[in-house]
Amino acid sequence: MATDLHGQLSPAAVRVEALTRAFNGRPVIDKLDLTLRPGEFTALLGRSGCGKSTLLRVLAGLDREIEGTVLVPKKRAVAFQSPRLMPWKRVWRNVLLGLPDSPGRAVAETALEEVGLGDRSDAWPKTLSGGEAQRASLARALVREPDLLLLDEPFGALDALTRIKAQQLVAELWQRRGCAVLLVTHDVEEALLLADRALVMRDGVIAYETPVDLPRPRDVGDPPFTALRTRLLSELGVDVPMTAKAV
Ligand SMILES: Nc1ncnc2c1ncn2[C@@H]1O[C@H](COP(=O)(O)OP(=O)(O)OP(=O)(O)O)[C@@H](O)[C@H]1O
Repeated sequence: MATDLHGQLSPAAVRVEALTRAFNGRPVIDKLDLTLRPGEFTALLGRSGCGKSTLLRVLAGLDREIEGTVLVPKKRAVAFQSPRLMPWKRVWRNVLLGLPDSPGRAVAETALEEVGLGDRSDAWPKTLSGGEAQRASLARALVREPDLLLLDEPFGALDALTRIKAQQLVAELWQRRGCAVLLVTHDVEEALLLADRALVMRDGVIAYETPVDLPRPRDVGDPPFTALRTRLLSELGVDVPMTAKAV
């Protein structure tokens, strides 16, 4: 069973020890250890099927069929690749969905303002664009005032421009809110643009990690950025071919 021991975590926001999760006898997570610091932005990379979403679901408390120790803050929120809005509820009601003591419409509207959707509070989900729906899903996470924000490929379904805007929004929200963020992504550049630390999951554990010690805002053309990207890609089993240098 996952354990919520808010207040006993300091100085870590998340502490995972010897976590194992098996499906049909096959361990997908295999004695994994992980610590996230409060306020830290961490990106989790790994090849498809390596267990990233499984780990995120455990941290979110959505999967308790586990062995090992999982200490997470009580106040945590999750946003998925699909915004998962209820089509029969207006946007502001979606934002408050699942909260035990509904804090009232004004709270939903403040969160919607924060993600730039202040004027769509009364809209039906089907009238939102993909990017707007994803922002509504972020607002739903924010009203929980999370100490830990779990993001599972939240930008994966967005077109390139909307994706850049959504990434910028998440960076702003993180800086303003100061919560720990764990972002699951396939995109090495996204990880390096946003995170303080990048982790690579392989064979059921965190097989590689690196600090992303680059000044913000980051420049994908910076040599240290490129060096980190090459290193992470190689950890993911992708060897970047040598390109001809401009002369
Ligand atoms: N409920 C389940 N029942 C059986 N197997 C599962 C279940 N959930 C996940 N798995 C298996 O666990 C492995 C890890 O899945 P997971 O979704 O965590 O990978 P992932 O790294 O997030 O992949 P992707 O990057 O493709 O989203 C996969 O082999 C998957 O088939």
